[in-house]
Amino acid sequence: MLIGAVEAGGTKFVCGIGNEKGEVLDRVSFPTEQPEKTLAQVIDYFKDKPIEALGIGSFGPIDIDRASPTYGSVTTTPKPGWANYPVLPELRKAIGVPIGWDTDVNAAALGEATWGAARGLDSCMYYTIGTGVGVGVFAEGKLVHGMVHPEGGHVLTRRHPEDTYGGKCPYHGDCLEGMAAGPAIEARWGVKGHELAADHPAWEMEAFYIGQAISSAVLLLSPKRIILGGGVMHQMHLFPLVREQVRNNLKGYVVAASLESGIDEYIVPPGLGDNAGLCGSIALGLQALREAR
Ligand SMILES: Nc1ncnc2c1ncn2[C@@H]1O[C@H](COP(=O)(O)OP(=O)(O)OP(=O)(O)O)[C@@H](O)[C@H]1O
Ligand SMILES: [Zn+2]
Repeated sequence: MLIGAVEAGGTKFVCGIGNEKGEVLDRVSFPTEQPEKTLAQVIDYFKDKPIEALGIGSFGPIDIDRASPTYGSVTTTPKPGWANYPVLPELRKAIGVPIGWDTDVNAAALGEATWGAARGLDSCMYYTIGTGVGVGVFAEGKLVHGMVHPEGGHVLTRRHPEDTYGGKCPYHGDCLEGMAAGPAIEARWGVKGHELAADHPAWEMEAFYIGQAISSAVLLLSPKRIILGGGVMHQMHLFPLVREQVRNNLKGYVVAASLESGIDEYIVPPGLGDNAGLCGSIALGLQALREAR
């Protein structure tokens, strides 16, 4: 069974084909341009592919409320041409299979719960720390939707005592994304994250912010696993620093083996590696197919 997958990112779109085992069989990638041009490329890629369903994990914010007249649109992005653009309706006109639609991070959480680092668990959270910070939430066996969708990249943070940087988020300044995404690291230290040595103080500060957000997530949602992806998390030495911050913040109040001897298996990198996005979208496509049957 072939399932189509679209990873709709703000800088690039990745389209691919996979199967019900989460194996990626083909992929192409192109830069995100005006929506008409980019979606024409998506449609062109799938037009001769015998897919039974399609999943789209999109950059956001997006409308995922099926009862809304603007369901399937990107909502308030500053990206030229994309604000309020009806991505899903436009693709539906051209692609006649069930289509699953969710945020890129919700898709990644579903993919990790289906085939990756949270396989077999009925809850997990997926954080991406990249150009932005995004959070996907899978709880009690399904993706969390609410009034809109989780926006955990913009939670407010307590400032590190030695941090004088103002913050990069255009909305909130010093929210999590404003303090911890890749562009904030670059603005604070004057070089890109991958140029900073592993023992640079930047990483303790980075872990301080990520650890705060995760501590709040543990208290609020009690996810059974937390997966940290995105470009910044390629710095593997951040994982032990983040785990330490979480334990220091919680101070033994939440009693769980996952926060003690099991913490190395609790806060983890994506199990699906570079396929996390596409696999997530395949899982969304499979979900849409099940719902349509
Ligand atoms: N090895 C690395 N170490 C530290 N920072 C990195 C590394 N690789 C990428 N980054 C930073 O991560 C950011 C890019 O993130 P990513 O590679 O996840 O791309 P993206 O898909 O554009 O991000 P997003 O998921 O927010 O859309 C840049 O700010 C970059 O400086
Ligand atoms: Zn913000």
